[in-house]
Amino acid sequence: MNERTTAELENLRGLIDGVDQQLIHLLRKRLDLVAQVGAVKHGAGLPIYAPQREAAMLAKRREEAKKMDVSPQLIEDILRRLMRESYLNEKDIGFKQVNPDLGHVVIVGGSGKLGGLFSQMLVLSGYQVKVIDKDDWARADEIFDGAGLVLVTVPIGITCDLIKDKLTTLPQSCILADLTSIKGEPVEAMLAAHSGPVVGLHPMFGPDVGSLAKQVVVVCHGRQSAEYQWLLEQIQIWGARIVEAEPERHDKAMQLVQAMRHFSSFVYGLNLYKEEADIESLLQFSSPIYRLELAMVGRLFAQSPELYADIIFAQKESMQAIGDYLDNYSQALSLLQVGDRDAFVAQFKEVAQWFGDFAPQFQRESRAMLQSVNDMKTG
Ligand SMILES: C=C(O[C@@H]1C=C(C(=O)O)C=C[C@H]1O)C(=O)O
Repeated sequence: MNERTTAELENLRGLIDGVDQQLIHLLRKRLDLVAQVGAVKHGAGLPIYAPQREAAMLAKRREEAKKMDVSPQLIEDILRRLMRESYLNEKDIGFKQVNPDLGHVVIVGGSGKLGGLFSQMLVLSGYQVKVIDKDDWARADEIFDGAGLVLVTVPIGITCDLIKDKLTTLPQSCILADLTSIKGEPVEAMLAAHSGPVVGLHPMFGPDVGSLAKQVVVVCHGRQSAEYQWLLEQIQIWGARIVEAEPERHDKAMQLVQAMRHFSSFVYGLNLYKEEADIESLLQFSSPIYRLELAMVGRLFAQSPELYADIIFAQKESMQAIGDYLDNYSQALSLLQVGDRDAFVAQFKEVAQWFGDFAPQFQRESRAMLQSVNDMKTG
């Protein structure tokens, strides 16, 4: 059935269409300027992401919007979305090559998705990239000869053995680095296998990010950091933020940030399946937060089971963290079973106090996310 309308409404709609068309022209103009910025940055070797410029620009536009009785949040939302577009467009121009004298790069396991992303970023920065995969080891000597950087991106389960078995005769000055999501054992294995520069990296994002702008890469220093300083600079030029960490502290955090997070998403999906939930009708009844939760859980099952098994099984210690969760779940469930509402409320308050200022901060952040989830609804 057609939506009802009137002549007056149609007239106004025509005017709105005109404004929206002007917006497209303005967007084109902005994208062209951003492309010029990208070329200038490429030439000058400047990072794609400029947080101070963004903050200053947003503050000014918010002020100007207020004066014109336009919601400052509206202009901020629009500009943030436009800036995301800028990162994608700037990326296509390529990046300054920080270390033009480096020999070629070898990506071990380059057919993996994250290896592919790093390969693409390195190529966009002018490096020559060679890939070594399962079937190429017969040609290993030839591939590694003259390499300036070897980047290991194979599944966690085989990372350490591969390093020990296959990466012991790299050129002395070659940098050995890995992208594994645990850092203790791989960094140790690299230090033992190779006497030159060693660094452990953990990109805290999946291969489906369109740009590295604002993403985080954790760095665990191994040895001879001066030799791989350029690589950290290169990653920052791609727009990412470098966060330094001791391997132990990183691995401990991953028990919660990754193993426990993904395990509980897995169980959530498992439970929906066993309960024979009808996703279609759940979506019909879904509140924005539920939709977001389904998105978080559902996206897990669109990806590789092996990848998640690797992450969850990577550290024995994660079992403890996941077991603790089960205990806390049981204890909370028992409050429900005995009908102790007061104890639940008391416990809730205790946790809220512990979250402190983070709780309202997360509420603000999630509000913006929930609104965009709602915006995506159609029909
Ligand atoms: C266009 C630039 O690059 C990025 C994108 C911006 C934008 O789209 O306005 C602003 C700052 C940078 O993070 C720039 O540096 O000016």
